[in-house]
Amino acid sequence: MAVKVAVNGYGTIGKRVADAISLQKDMEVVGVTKTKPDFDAKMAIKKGYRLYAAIPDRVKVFESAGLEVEGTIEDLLKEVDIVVDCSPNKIGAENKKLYEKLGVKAIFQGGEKKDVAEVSFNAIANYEEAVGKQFVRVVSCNTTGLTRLIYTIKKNFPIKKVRATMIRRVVDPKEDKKGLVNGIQPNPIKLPSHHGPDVQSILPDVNIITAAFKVPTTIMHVHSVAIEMEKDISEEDIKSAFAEEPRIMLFNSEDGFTSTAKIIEFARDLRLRYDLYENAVWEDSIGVVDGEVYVTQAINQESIVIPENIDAIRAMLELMDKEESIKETNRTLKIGVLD
Ligand SMILES: NC(=O)C1=CN([C@@H]2O[C@H](COP(=O)(O)OP(=O)(O)OC[C@H]3O[C@@H](n4cnc5c(N)ncnc54)[C@H](O)[C@@H]3O)[C@@H](O)[C@H]2O)C=CC1
Ligand SMILES: O=C(OP(=O)(O)O)[C@H](O)COP(=O)(O)O
Repeated sequence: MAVKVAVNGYGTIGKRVADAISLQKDMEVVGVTKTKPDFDAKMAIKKGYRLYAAIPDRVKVFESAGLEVEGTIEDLLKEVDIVVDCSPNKIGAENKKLYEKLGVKAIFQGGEKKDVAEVSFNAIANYEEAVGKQFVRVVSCNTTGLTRLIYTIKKNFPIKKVRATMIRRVVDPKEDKKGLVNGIQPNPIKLPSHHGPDVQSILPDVNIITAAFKVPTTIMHVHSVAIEMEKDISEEDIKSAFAEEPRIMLFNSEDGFTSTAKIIEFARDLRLRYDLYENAVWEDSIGVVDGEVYVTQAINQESIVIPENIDAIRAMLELMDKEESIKETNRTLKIGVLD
């Protein structure tokens, strides 16, 4: 029988998590929540999701707008085995009080602090640590991208230290309330950015320092990564390690992939909503100089954490082991598949 899942916060991440759950045989979306009766709420109902009010006293607001909700978040939580909290940064920690009260397992997103959960999660790096847990945090999009890349190298070849610079998209495409029209913003000004310590919440033995800058673009982040290796390594070693990991996709500038705009154009042809769940690694950026590996990758922030949320559900509810879950998530989301 399929396990029952609630999605609390049907926004950028929440709607994608709900759609990805709907593709799995072993889980079902019981309901999703919204705070207001906007177009997203109407679309959720149109797509067949049962809608609940994320904030109990907003039920009347939905009703006045002619949108019928099935109840409140509390009603929804009573029907499910697990909730995927996709509410805005720091709100998940507030929502946790309700999950604790009702004894519901919960997955939080990367906008929450590490201590919101027992485990910070990345499927290929530490699936087993989430098995049976009550609270798990799927780390942020940049941290997910970095962790996958570092783990894929590290599991084959010992590494000494990582230094990464992230060029961050300023906001998501739907955002019209904030942005950066002109300028490049060090974010944060003082190093390190949160991504290094967040990678260490999954891979504690990795020596990593990260810097991040916001730029006026909405579609992807870009990472320039330098990894000092313990032993000699060749470009071919790195390319083969990446080629074997389905959650990493290789792109070549010779094929016309000259920027994130071209990668997203490719994803528009490939996927629903141009979601690219894989790290987009420029194959021809991979270089080794004096024992140090250099690589550049791009990350579609809206979609990279979606497969991790599906695998986290399976780990926490002990539905499948690591290999089986990742394989099934990859199959259903067509990860690593080009047709
Ligand atoms: N958008 C991105 O690029 C990524 C976001 N994340 C993380 O995912 C989480 C969600 O972010 P987004 O989907 O981008 O935000 P969003 O703003 O697109 O969606 C959040 C949704 O939660 C709803 N909400 C507001 N208050 C709520 C409450 N008290 N309880 C339940 N829902 C509530 C909002 O109405 C909205 O529908 C954050 O922790 C964020 O850091 C992680 C990876 C990438
Ligand atoms: O997880 C993300 O970024 P992060 O890995 O830099 O924290 C998402 O792009 C959300 O970032 P935002 O907090 O700038 O909206």
